[in-house]
Amino acid sequence: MSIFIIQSAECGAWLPVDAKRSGLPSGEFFSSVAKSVKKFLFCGMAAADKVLFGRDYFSDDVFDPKTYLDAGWPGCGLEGAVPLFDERMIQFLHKALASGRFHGDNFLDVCSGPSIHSALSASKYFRNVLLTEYAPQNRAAIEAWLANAADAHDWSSFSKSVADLEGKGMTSHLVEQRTREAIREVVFCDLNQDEPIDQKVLSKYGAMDVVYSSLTLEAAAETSADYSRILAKLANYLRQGGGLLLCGTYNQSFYSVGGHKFHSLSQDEATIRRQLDGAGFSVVEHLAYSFDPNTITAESACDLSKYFCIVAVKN
Ligand SMILES: C[S@@+](CC[C@H](N)C(=O)[O-])C[C@H]1O[C@@H](n2cnc3c(N)ncnc32)[C@H](O)[C@@H]1O
Repeated sequence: MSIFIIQSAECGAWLPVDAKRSGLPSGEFFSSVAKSVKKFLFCGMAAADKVLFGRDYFSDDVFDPKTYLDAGWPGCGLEGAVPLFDERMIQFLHKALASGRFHGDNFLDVCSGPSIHSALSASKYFRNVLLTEYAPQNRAAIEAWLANAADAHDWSSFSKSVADLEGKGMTSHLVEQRTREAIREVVFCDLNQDEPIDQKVLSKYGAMDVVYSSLTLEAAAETSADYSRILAKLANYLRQGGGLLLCGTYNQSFYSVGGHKFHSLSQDEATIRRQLDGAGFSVVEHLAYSFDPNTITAESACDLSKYFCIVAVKN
């Protein structure tokens, strides 16, 4: 008789156990199997509880673009959060860019994840839209959409929202066509490196007129000092008077994708405002949306108190 104990990736490979070949008396054999089962269960639980960060993002077993987008990007499993997040982000970008406050050729999204939502609006105002992303599978998901691949994510409900906001005969199809033409690059970005984006890429375009980032700084920064350093790097990409459009969370300590728990740096509004100030930004608009703490349960996919969108100008 063979019994196979499966161990999680954290703890090792398959462990075949055979009563006869083990050479153990049957009592000892079953006690050793019981120990292995206990270890397996413990390892499984530890793996499920592990808060993922950094290079953990490189595996599509843990951050799967399809799971992230199909779960109602980026809905977080909170009741009422899906229309709040996505509609607000689309409206926020449209309003901030249509205000005419920021002009120029260059728009940069750090880091886009598998999403092209920023480019749908930015492509109306900027000739060069640069998307960046840390995880290779997310860059591949964007490239698939650019190539009109059959398995690419369907962004038509978002391009329709953008077309409706723009009016004047715009259609979802025209918005998507314009977006594909404006996206110049989909490149690697690691916000914790001294040079997050390859300088050779950036030097083709010169200083950025607008830098946008959503739900990323809290995922990339392990500490408040890291968050401040990242803001300073974003300021470096911008020309003076250029705009930072920043969407993120207040007081969120984790978020989940497909049951995998990811690190999120929990900071309050006062701290983020101080960090923006320290990095040389003046906040000109601040929108915040609260969540009812009662909707957050043990099963929730995140634990934020507020979701914010900020428009800031580089001093
Ligand atoms: C919640 S997702 C947000 C993605 C996208 N901006 C959006 O709004 O859907 C968090 C993102 O942070 C990125 N990330 C994690 N660590 C990073 C790092 N060190 N540098 C840059 N991006 C990082 C991940 O690859 C992922 O795309």
